[in-house]
Amino acid sequence: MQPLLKVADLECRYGDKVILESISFALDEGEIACLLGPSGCGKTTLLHAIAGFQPVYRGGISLGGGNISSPRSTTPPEQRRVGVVFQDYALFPHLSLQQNIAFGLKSLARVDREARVRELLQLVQLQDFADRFPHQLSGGQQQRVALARALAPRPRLLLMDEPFSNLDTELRRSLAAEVRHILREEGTAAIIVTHDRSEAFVAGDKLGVLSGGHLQQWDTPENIYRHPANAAVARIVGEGNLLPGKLLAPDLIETELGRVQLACAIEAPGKQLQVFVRSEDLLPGESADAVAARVLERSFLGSSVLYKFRLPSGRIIEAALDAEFQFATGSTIPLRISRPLVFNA
Ligand SMILES: Nc1ncnc2c1ncn2[C@@H]1O[C@H](COP(=O)(O)OP(=O)(O)OP(=O)(O)O)[C@@H](O)[C@H]1O
Repeated sequence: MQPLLKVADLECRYGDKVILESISFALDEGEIACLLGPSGCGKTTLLHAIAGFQPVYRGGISLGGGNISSPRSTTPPEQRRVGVVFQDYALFPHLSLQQNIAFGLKSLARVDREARVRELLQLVQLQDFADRFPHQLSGGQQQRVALARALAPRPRLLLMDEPFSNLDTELRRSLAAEVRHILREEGTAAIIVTHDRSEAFVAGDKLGVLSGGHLQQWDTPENIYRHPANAAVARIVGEGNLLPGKLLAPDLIETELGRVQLACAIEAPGKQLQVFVRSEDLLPGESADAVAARVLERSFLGSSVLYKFRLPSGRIIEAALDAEFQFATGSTIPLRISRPLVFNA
């Protein structure tokens, strides 16, 4: 089966400045992908290239098997059947909720249009608000209307640019799960840009991690979390500490946080490596591999406590330890790495 969307060796520039380089990935029918990456890495530029707002310098984009963007030809945005939802909702303030949703359905007969609007109101659970105006809705409700309006003409692909960033954290996560459910119900493929990793984990079947204009990894959120392609990806998908490491034996690394045994052997003893240790992958307790870490700060987070430790090397690291451990500020405890992620330096 051919993918719905194929982005192949894409390069985009602003003037002489290369913004995206060698970007390749594919999205299947009905699949939801999240694009995650630091500010300025090119997420919006990639979305704009797929929507047809951004010219392509090299490579190409195809949708449903047909080319829509290449350096030589570009299908205009309105002919792509690609819907877009922006961060600021962009609802028409003078139109009621149902008029907003009906806006892109002018070509339908009145009875079909009304049926589709009713269906979408139900899908986003705003059937009791049909005659309200956008200013009479909460931020989360407005974003659901924006989603319904974009889905109304049945786009082949929906693009969402930071759709939850104006909402508070709690609402962001629940709305991310709700959007996933709504897209599933409609069977619509989507790409959602975000810089919140938990939103990306909740909403995406696939995750694309962008950094420095390159797609560093494209896989399921779980695979990326477990096996990040490099230290930059590890940092983007989880809190943690990056330390230099030296390979003492094929399965033994020396770090400022003690020696760590590896599950898989690496050849070339003496080699310099990078070791990324997630905040939750540190263990307190006596062990031959532990180092004496001094508690500088502790912040109670509920089920865990976030500690700031100073290592004997002077480096300051963070560890999220189970709340059952109660270490006082100023005390020194033995600390070691439980699960390291190891990368070439
Ligand atoms: N119109 C423009 N002209 C020149 N450079 C631009 C233009 N728009 C964006 N850029 C640059 O392109 C790079 C990528 O921008 P883009 O908006 O795609 O990043 P982003 O990952 O979406 O960032 P954010 O998360 O902050 O929205 C940035 O360095 C930005 O300064």
